[in-house]
Amino acid sequence: MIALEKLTKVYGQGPSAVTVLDNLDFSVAAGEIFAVVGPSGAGKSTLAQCVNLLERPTSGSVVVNGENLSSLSEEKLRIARRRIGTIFQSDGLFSRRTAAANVALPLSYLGVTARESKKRVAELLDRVGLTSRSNYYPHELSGGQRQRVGIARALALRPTILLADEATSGLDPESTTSITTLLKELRDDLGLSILFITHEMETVLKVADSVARLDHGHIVESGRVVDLLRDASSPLGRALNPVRVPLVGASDENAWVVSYTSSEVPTDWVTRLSGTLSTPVSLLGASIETVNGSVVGNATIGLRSSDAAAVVAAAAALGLDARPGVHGVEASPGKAADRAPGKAADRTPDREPAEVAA
Ligand SMILES: Nc1ncnc2c1ncn2[C@@H]1O[C@H](COP(=O)(O)OP(=O)(O)OP(=O)(O)O)[C@@H](O)[C@H]1O
Repeated sequence: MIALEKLTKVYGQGPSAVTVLDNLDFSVAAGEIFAVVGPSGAGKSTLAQCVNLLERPTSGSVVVNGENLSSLSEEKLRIARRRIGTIFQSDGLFSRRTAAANVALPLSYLGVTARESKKRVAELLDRVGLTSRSNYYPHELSGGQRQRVGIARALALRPTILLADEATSGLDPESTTSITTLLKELRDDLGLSILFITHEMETVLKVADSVARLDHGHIVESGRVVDLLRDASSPLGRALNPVRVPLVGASDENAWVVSYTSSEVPTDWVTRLSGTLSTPVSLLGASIETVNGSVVGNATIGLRSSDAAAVVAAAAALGLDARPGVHGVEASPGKAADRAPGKAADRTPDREPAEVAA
């Protein structure tokens, strides 16, 4: 487990001092993938450098399995750093070394015998599915394969923490999926704490258990991915799962935005809602999927009912949060019944993920 406690990084001094990370507090449990997203300049790279202690924090601590690494001497830190494996956007492989020789590098620094090293490298390359490529040079491998070699190398010293800094950025979708699948296997099989720093929201949805949004050095929002997706008031949740532009309903229909609040929502909820309210329900748009084993859904529906409180209550009984769509801006949750429902035709598209994430 890794915990950041009031982690602060200030560059410069006096009037020119810039606080790049401001009192960050979060932890990543063993067996958890925790993503950090944020726009350019938010402090993601600085965070990565402070986590693997390439940069000393100005104040606060990086605690790994109960030990405060930020207070260690340089010599002890060198040893402690082995507990944190790092993978970068650029795989950082040595072009004149084969995949196996690249993976062996950290072992050779430790003076591991040739025989032991060979055995360990074979295990690691098998772990990342590249046994058949062990004698290939980096230029003979695909981008995804090179990143896998980078992961094998990061695991060589048996770290408990894996830091992935934009590790899938620039990879094609298939390679990204192969890396996210591998990271989830490593999380489960080795119980790693994985800190996954990225600007790609789609990848967060694929890989992360929890996510935090960093902005100007502050964590502005964080939580379990499933909880954020189910919280209609969460900008991060909406950025993770952008609402597709819904159909425009009939002119006498009111638009409602509906979100699943649990996994217990019946699959025939549209029919049931219609029955309870004794009015037809038009399905104008929907996205329903399984994320980390939990069902997450959002839909836009059109209704003729003008009794907002009845709509909210009928939806709640089905495990749904319903809010009127009001001129392209969704009403605050909990206030749904207080607001006049807007017409479906008034609704403009929701924000795109890039606006929130980047
Ligand atoms: N060595 C440094 N000295 C002074 N300021 C720095 C230094 N390194 C980074 N910064 C500043 O810290 C802020 C955060 O930079 P950082 O590279 O951590 O952001 P980022 O979120 O990784 O951005 P990007 O996604 O564009 O890489 C920026 O305003 C940057 O100018």
